[in-house]
Amino acid sequence: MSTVPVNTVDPVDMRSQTAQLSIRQVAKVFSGKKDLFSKLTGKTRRDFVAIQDINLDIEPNTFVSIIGPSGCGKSTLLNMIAGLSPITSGEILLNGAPIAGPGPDRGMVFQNYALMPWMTVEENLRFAVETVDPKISAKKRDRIIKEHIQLVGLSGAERKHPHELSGGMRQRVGIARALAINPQMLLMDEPFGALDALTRAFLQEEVERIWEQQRKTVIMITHSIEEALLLSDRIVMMTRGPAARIDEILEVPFPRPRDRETIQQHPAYQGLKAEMESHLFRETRAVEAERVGK
Ligand SMILES: Nc1ncnc2c1ncn2[C@@H]1O[C@H](COP(=O)(O)OP(=O)(O)OP(=O)(O)O)[C@@H](O)[C@H]1O
Repeated sequence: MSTVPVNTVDPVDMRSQTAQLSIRQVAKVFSGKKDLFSKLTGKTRRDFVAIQDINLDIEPNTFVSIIGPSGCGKSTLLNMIAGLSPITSGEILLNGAPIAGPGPDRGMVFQNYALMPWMTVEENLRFAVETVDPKISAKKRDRIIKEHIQLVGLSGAERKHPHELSGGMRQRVGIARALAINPQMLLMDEPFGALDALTRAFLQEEVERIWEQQRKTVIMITHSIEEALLLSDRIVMMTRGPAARIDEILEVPFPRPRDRETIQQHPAYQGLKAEMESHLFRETRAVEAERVGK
């Protein structure tokens, strides 16, 4: 009798085979030898291991949030994925190829918007689109700019400069600019961190609406449990540093499209929220205890 081969592939390995982004044993050490402190004092600071043993696979079209205590290394990790900061050890693969620097396959959204202040909304987008594709036709370029200004609800503000816009509107420009280059992946570093609570809530829902339309892979750093639960498919919880690592990854089962009220009625909502709160309290309490020498 012939036997049917048993599929022995572990579900985790299955995920790694379909991953768009694979983070393998990544560590980041900031060298203490060449900083200003050592130049001024002649004393050598010790190397600082910010993050260590980071392993994470991210599949296409998923929204992943990274949460963890302040200073644990979230931005450090995102900057390495963006190619803005070199990896000390391990590797980060995008579609199987190691990341060697920044590229148009990854669009960045920053907390402080990082817009060109002397350019209008339209010019900020045009600059990004033309930088990525210098040979683009004017017709195609203008169509892309118009579509993305509409997408983020900024029609009518095309000729305004950043200083004439509210924080929420500036971040809409930041998001439109990142998407206008048609990246495979959006990297967002606390994109709503500088906004007031109401604008923040409003923009979170806008991001959910845009995500439903585009379903691009997103990696977002946040300090907000509610924000992570509203937007994410998976939530990566990091431990405190130094040598911060991934403690746990939560799967968020809420159906999409989502809104704040509906997800709060979901049977899993309170449990996930409590788990995140307890993780963050535990890690932050430990940071404080270490700081005061307890
Ligand atoms: N260029 C650098 N040189 C030395 N140490 C650094 C450098 N950049 C970051 N660090 C240190 O690495 C650790 C992680 O910093 P990082 O900004 O990635 O944390 P974070 O989790 O994003 O913080 P936050 O939540 O406060 O934004 C911190 O202890 C920080 O002081």
